[in-house]
Amino acid sequence: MKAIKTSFKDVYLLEPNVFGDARGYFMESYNKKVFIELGLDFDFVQDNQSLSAQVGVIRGLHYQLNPKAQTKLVRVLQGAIYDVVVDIRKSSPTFGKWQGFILSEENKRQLLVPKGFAHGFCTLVSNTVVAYKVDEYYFPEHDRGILWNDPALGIDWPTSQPILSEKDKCHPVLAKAEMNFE
Ligand SMILES: Cc1cn([C@H]2C[C@H](O)[C@@H](COP(=O)(O)OP(=O)(O)O[C@H]3O[C@@H](C)C(=O)[C@@H](O)[C@H]3O)O2)c(=O)[nH]c1=O
Repeated sequence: MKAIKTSFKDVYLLEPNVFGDARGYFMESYNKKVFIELGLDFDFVQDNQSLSAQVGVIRGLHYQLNPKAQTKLVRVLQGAIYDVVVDIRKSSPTFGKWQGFILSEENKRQLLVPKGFAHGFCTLVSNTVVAYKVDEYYFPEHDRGILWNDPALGIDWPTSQPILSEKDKCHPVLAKAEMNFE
């Protein structure tokens, strides 16, 4: 597993070693010991999976408040996404900044989204399946969101007419969002 740095100190792209042969391939998608050796020591407690049927589905931008904040390890089993993180740690020098990454079935890249970041993605291919590990359980009462197209964020999404859940249409902008990350 190779850890690639990003523009945020605590956000990493992970590239697994893929062993291809005549049958197909084998890879370790997650190995706790290897992650610890990379300095990424998390206690993942829940695995999530979603299918987005169409191109241009945006899910996000989501986070859970402290004390139920989640680290997420995101990957794509089928299809491709433009995966976005936004720094929402109020005392961070990069507060309100975002970065996007392509994760796909082909590149097998994974994104480590730390606590204190909002997360969302846009599907680039129909029938995209996203899987992610989280180190805290789902607590709907701590679940929060920021509007995907908040002009103050200026995220360069691949679509301007996304398919959204009713919930994701109504999130506040960053300036009005409830956050408790330092
Ligand atoms: C996130 C989550 C949702 N649910 C339920 C609640 C709801 O009825 C249904 C769909 O939930 P949502 O609409 O929030 O699903 P979705 O929009 O896919 O939410 C996900 O988006 C991505 C971008 C993330 O980063 C994730 O952490 C998560 O917030 O699933 C759980 O039971 N457990 C969970 O962990």
